[in-house]
Amino acid sequence: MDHDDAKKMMANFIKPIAQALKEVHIVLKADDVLSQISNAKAKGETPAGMRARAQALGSGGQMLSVIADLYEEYEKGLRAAGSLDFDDLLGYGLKLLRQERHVLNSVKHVLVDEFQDTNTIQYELMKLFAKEGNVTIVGDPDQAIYGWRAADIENLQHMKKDYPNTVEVHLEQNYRSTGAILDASLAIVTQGESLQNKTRIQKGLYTAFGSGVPVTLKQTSNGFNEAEYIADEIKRLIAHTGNLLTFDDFAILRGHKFFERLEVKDVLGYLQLINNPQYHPAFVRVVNVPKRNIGEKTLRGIVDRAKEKGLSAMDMAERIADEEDSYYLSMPVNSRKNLVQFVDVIRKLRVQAKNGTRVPELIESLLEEIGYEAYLKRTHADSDTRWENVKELIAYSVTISQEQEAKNGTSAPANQSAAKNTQTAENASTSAAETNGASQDPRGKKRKAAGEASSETVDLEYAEEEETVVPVANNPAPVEADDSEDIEGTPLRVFLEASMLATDAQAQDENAVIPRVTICTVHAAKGLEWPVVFVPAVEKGVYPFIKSTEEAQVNEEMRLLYVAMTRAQGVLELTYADKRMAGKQEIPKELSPFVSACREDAKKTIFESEYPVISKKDREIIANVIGRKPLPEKETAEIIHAYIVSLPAGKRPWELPWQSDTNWRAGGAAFYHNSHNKEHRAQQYWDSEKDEYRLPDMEQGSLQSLSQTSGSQPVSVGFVSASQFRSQAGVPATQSLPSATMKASEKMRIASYSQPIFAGSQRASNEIAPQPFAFGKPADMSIPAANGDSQSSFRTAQSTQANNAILKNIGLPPPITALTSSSPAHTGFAPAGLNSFQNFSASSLASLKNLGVPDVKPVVLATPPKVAGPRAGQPLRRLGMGRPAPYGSTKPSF
Ligand SMILES: Nc1ncnc2c1ncn2[C@@H]1O[C@H](COP(=O)(O)OP(=O)(O)OP(=O)(O)O)[C@@H](O)[C@H]1O
Repeated sequence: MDHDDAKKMMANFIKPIAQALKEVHIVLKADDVLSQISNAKAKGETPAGMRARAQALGSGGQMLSVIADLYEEYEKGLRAAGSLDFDDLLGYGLKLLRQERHVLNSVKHVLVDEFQDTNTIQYELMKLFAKEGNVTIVGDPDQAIYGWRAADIENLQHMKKDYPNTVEVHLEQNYRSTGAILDASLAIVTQGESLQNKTRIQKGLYTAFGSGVPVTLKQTSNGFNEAEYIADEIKRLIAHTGNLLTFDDFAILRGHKFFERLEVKDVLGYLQLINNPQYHPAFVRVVNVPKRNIGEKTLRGIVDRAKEKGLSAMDMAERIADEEDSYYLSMPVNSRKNLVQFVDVIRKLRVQAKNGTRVPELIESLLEEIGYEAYLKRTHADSDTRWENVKELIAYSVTISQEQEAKNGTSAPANQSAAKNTQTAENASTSAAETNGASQDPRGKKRKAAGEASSETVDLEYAEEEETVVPVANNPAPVEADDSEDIEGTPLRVFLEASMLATDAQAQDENAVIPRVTICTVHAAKGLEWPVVFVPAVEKGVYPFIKSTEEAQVNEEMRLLYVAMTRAQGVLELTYADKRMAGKQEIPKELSPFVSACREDAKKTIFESEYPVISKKDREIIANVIGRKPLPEKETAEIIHAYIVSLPAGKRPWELPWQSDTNWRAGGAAFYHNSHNKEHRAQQYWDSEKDEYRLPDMEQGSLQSLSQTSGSQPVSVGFVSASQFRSQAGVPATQSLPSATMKASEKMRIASYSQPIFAGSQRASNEIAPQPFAFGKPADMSIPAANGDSQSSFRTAQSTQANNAILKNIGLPPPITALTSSSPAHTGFAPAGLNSFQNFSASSLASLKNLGVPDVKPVVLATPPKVAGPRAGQPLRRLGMGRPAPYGSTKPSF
């Protein structure tokens, strides 16, 4: 018996007892009961076993006891129908094989893959097949993410006990990912050792690919900026790999589904119907939400009648409600009354939509009219989470409305809508997926798209769709209604267009293979791989999911993050936001404890807070990992250049500072988060032949330092070659470096490093607006003239916090060696490779940590510091990339 039939049968069992249950505040849904029965069957639990478990729970076992009764009835029902359900196939298979053991003699060898996801019955089955010596299992305990489906991670332990002579082979060489990705992924699951996950089976991972691009952990101010960041990053990475990658090579992995959630689809269904009464799937979806006692027979009658008269189902419903069609006479009184109410709601909201009501208000009105929150509470045990999702949809509509209003009411065509420009992850998902119902997965398999529903089909039931790799716009609804010109350009229409619920059939060629970014849940991504993976919303409440509170559940959520991260081959970026919209409000968010704990404990840097600059070596590693050949460097340089000059002037939203970001609020001054400028700088000094970003004239060892005195406090900011630095090292910390002899053009360039900082720090007092940094045209750069010369920027660096920020801003790499003089008032620090000398107050060392500079090691200045500088003939380290020492190329000792 398939699931739908089982569900109908269960619904019939529940119906006669529903009222009695309601009186004791129990609401049971057929799906929930079946899921509990399925879990019990997977463990081999009988109705009697379940009843005993319920009794053991005392008064708390009341609901379970009812489910045990339903389980028994369900089993009788199946037997009466001569049927088995899916779980029975395993259970009865096991029974049968136990009775007919002789058939097992023909089994020579047994191989079980994905063993970590096996349940109890499957394990018992394996035991029947397997004799000592003929069974091989393959599994990764760190990837066990199906506990909720009764998979039992303990089976791996059972295996060792039941087969004591088992030879355990750790497949620790990984052929998929770079060392940096493996290190970060392992850090997530191994941290559990000290936290929750005491039972983890020890294993390491290594790769011959080399470390590759560091893993990014990017913080953004809010969810929308996070989406902007990811969209920008995808374009940047394509350019910086010299078009080695296409959109197909990117995946954005979400912990949990959103647009496929039942409640989100319900609300969108209503909006679709309000927008376009002709849209049949929306009518069928919502006409009985909440339950209106419009039975299957009545509904089919309405639909057939509509077909007969050449009308849409909604039109027919309206005629029936208005008693303009005689069908109303054959309807049960209750159903008719409820249908009239439904029609009234749609009409009322349609008037509001036509009058230009904003979508957030429209949704709120809808929710109130239909009592949706109460309905969720009545019908779903997890109504809180579902209600949160509804609020998230409202939040999304707030943004779309704001963008539309910013456009002064001009209606945006579908392909240029505000939301499309915004490129949120969600609508990126829909654009990624719209392929007339089918899409190509990265391994070339055709996968049926979720939510595919033909308007020809008279589907009377809408269950939550099965997950597929590429979630699509649900039931892509033609946004244009035949007779709905009056709704054209309304906020509702713009919202639906923005949500990509519209499908431009003309633009869709079934056979066209358009490269597109994949967005899917981690569960759906299992077993797959992509050259670049983004994991957004790495936050508490998502990892672990807000509902996962038990230790085992938390561990499973940790493994879920591990699975997500290990899908990446060459580049992995995690993102999290400071705040996210919930309904119409922004609520603060925190980094996932899985990440914050392992980041703090890690002995080496496993996450970089900025996006990675891709070097020639990185390109080679990525190409090697994904088995492609990179373009010659000269062409790559041109692609990168073309990309950079195409960047819009000014900051992208995700680059702007935000109040709660302590890293960028050293000393109370809000500094510019300057990543694109960093990129510009890096590009400006990119030596494509040597594939290094370098400071001007560095190799010649010429001193490039700017120094000046402010009152009695000497302040130096600058760069010296290693030999120059060493020769300066013995001097007292208070002595500034001698002024540099620099070409004017170099001064300009150096000064322009700090210009954005200058602008940023001045911004607080509104003296100067930020200047965009123009690539490749130093002469065009306007140096603030406030202080009369090109060094003016450095004057603002008199505050130690500003100095810190400058160093961070220009991307000086860790490790940093802090130099302390005997006087605690003066300290300095110098990064390896790019040596810098800087006066610092002792307290500012603390703010270094705040700025995310790790490994601050104080050294008394009297001893000349051993600072690793560039060796003769060795290229300098790249600008802008605080990269840790290479790792991952050899087998680590675990
Ligand atoms: N011996 C090998 N030499 C080269 N490449 C290999 C080798 N084994 C596996 N690979 C490659 O490594 C990647 C991962 O392999 P595979 O999917 O078999 O691993 P897996 O253990 O099933 O991964 P997961 O369970 O994490 O999805 C694939 O791209 C595969 O082609």
